[in-house]
Amino acid sequence: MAPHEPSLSVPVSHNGKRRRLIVIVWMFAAMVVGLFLFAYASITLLSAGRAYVQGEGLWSKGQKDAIYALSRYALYANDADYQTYLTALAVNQGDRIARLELEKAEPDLHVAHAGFVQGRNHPDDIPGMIFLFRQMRNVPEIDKAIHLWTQADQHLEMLTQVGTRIRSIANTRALTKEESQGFLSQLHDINAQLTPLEDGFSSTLGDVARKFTFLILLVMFVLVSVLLAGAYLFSRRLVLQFEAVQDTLQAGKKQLEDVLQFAPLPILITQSSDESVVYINDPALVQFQVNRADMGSMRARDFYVDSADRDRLIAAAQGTGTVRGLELHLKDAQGKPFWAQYSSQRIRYDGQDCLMTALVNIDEKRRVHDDLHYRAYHDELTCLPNRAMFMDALKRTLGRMERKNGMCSILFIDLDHFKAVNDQLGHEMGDLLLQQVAQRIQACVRASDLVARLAGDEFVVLIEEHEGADDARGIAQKILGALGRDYSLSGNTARVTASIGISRYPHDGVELNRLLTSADLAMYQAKTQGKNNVQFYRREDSSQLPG
Ligand SMILES: Nc1nc2c(ncn2[C@@H]2O[C@H](COP(=O)(O)OP(=O)(O)OP(=O)(O)O)[C@@H](O)[C@H]2O)c(=O)[nH]1
Repeated sequence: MAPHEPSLSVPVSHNGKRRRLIVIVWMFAAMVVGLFLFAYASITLLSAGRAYVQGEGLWSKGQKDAIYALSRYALYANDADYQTYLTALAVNQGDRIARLELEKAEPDLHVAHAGFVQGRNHPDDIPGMIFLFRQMRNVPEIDKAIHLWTQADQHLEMLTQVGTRIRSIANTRALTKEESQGFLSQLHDINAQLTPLEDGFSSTLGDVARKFTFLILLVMFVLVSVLLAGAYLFSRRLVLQFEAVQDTLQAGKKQLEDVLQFAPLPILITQSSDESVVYINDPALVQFQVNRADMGSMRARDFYVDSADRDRLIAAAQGTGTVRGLELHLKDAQGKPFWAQYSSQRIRYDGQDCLMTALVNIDEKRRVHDDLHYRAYHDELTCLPNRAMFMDALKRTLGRMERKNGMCSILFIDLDHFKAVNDQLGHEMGDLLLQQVAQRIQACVRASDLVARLAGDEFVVLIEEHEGADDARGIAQKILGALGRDYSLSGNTARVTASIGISRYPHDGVELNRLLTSADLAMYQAKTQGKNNVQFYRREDSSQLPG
């Protein structure tokens, strides 16, 4: 928008609005990040639970393998079976090391990690398992599972003791059949006691997983609902605000149109992009001779007589956004031209960049002005240029002659005995004669030469670009001849002659008043020489000037 461009919108604090928008966007961003973190933590917890269930499987397998290998060892005393027993038991012992460490107030997490690795748990799962053990201990099901695990470890301790006893006997001698049966029976008992504990551990973890899944879904549901509700409220508010702004704009537009409609001046609004007319009031319809129904097809450019005027207006409007009092030549839809004084202002109208223009038809003003101008520079009786215009023209001509070293002459013409015509035929006839004199003089010179009436029966001719004194004399003689013929004045016949004085530029001077006075003096000489003749200015004529 241009610096001074007014807008048909409600005044609002853009800074405050922007700040509020930023707060809302960040609020939503924080909720989305929170949702993501919650989902991450939930997935971590669930996968830790899954890792424990998997670990329990490995633990059970280790325990079962250990009892099987130890049972074989008790029967056959094969050393390989004992090694298999130790290897299988190491899995359970690793988990036990981890559990014991994690139950400490300040556990060494490296020790716990190493224990879980020994328990054949996947290294990627171990951080989650440690987290679940330490942070979720106060969840009853987790506590119960750890309790079952502790109980299982106690039975494992018994298994270890049985293994140690079998080994110490087998190292010294062969076990008796009764001893073997006794050990097998103990091992069977241990296995039987461990199996429900393992099942309990698994089902407890299953309960936890289901509970967690439910809780996670619930929390997710609540968070997503809050997010959706917030998004809905925010969107609704935006829509309401947008509608309020639209309503205000429409109301502003309507008010503006009402004001413009009753304005006494033709006013129209054009869209800057394509110059289409988007609003036109009744006085403008009349001025441009158009119908409101045709508004859609109107283009401002069609109203200019000269497209350069249009360019001038657009350039001025683009500069400051405001144009005042520009005079343009326009035409209406019928092609009739008229002069208008233009004032334009860039505005926002209906959300678009537009130009609002008020214009005044100044045809009458210009006509009066032209008339006054004409009167100021023309003689009313003969319609010839008057003294003022002659002096202006003489000034310009002398300037031009000076620039190009040219020549020009002034012929000062005064009628002889004109007073007698007035006296004998009346003033009106005298006027008629003066009009005919004007026409005859004009007929003797070129269109480019200037003929003027100075006053009364005094006329002047400004002759440009002639060959010299003979040329000027020739023209003067021609005028004498023309003026000396009879005049027919409404049934009367009159006869006058004229005396002509000539001054030449630059021969007789370069200053306009001096040149005119010199021509006047030469004319005076012609009068004194008996009238009806032509005289060139001579320097000695100046001595006759008063002073
Ligand atoms: N009808 C008419 N007479 C005018 C007008 N303006 C001036 N006169 C008369 O023109 C005459 C001009 O005076 P002069 O030049 O002294 O009269 P003149 O008889 O031509 O005298 P000379 O030039 O010495 O021959 C006066 O009688 C003026 O009243 C005019 O607009 N209409």
